[in-house]
Amino acid sequence: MPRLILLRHGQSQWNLENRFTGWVDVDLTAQGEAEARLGGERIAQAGFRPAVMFTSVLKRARRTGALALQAAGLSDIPIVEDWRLNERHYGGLTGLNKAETAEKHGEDQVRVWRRSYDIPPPPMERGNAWDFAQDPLYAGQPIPDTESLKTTLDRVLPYWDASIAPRLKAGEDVLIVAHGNSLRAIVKHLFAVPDDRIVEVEIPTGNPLEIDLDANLKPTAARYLDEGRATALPALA
Ligand SMILES: O=C(O)[C@H](O)COP(=O)(O)O
Repeated sequence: MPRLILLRHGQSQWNLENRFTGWVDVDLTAQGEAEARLGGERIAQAGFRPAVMFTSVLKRARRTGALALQAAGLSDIPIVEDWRLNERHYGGLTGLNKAETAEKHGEDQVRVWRRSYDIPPPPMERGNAWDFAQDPLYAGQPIPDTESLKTTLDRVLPYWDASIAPRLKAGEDVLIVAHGNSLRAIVKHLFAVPDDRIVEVEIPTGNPLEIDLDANLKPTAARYLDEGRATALPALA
């Protein structure tokens, strides 16, 4: 039966600075690089040899993946990048400090923007310093100006169905290296987590999440490979 490993990128410079990041292409910190390597070592210890690694177009995920594969002795596997695995687009909050935004708008409002399922942050205005509309990375793509977790899932899911699920259904093991919210979207889908319960899922950085699947891609078991840094997982249906 296929095995899937989800790996959230290591600490980024804006994680460290506590800024809303979304699609801004910030790099890993030294700690983030170390987390990535450690994640790779855990993957090797688990005897996991994926047929392919999927990742986003953002360097904090791509570099986490490359560092983890190197540490696991798996640098030879194919890598597929796609923007549909990007972090959720943080709209007009992009670049702002999370604590300062909570002081300005209140903790409750910021919690809604960060963790409600279907309420997106205010849209990014065209011409904003972090506007990606003209970025050649996304040329010709229907990119959003803000996203909730729900609309993140709406763009992750067609990619999952078209590109990732067929590999798993063919019996291949797959590694996905992506972001807190694009991975929460995949977890929500796989475990059929109700809309109001996905808030409870917080995937730690650099801690590989192994999910064993049946032939219909329904999870039969799940565990974090670094048990000391594990967080709660949704129940198996
Ligand atoms: O984009 C970001 O700021 C982070 O990667 C995820 O942020 P969150 O914890 O607010 O969802």
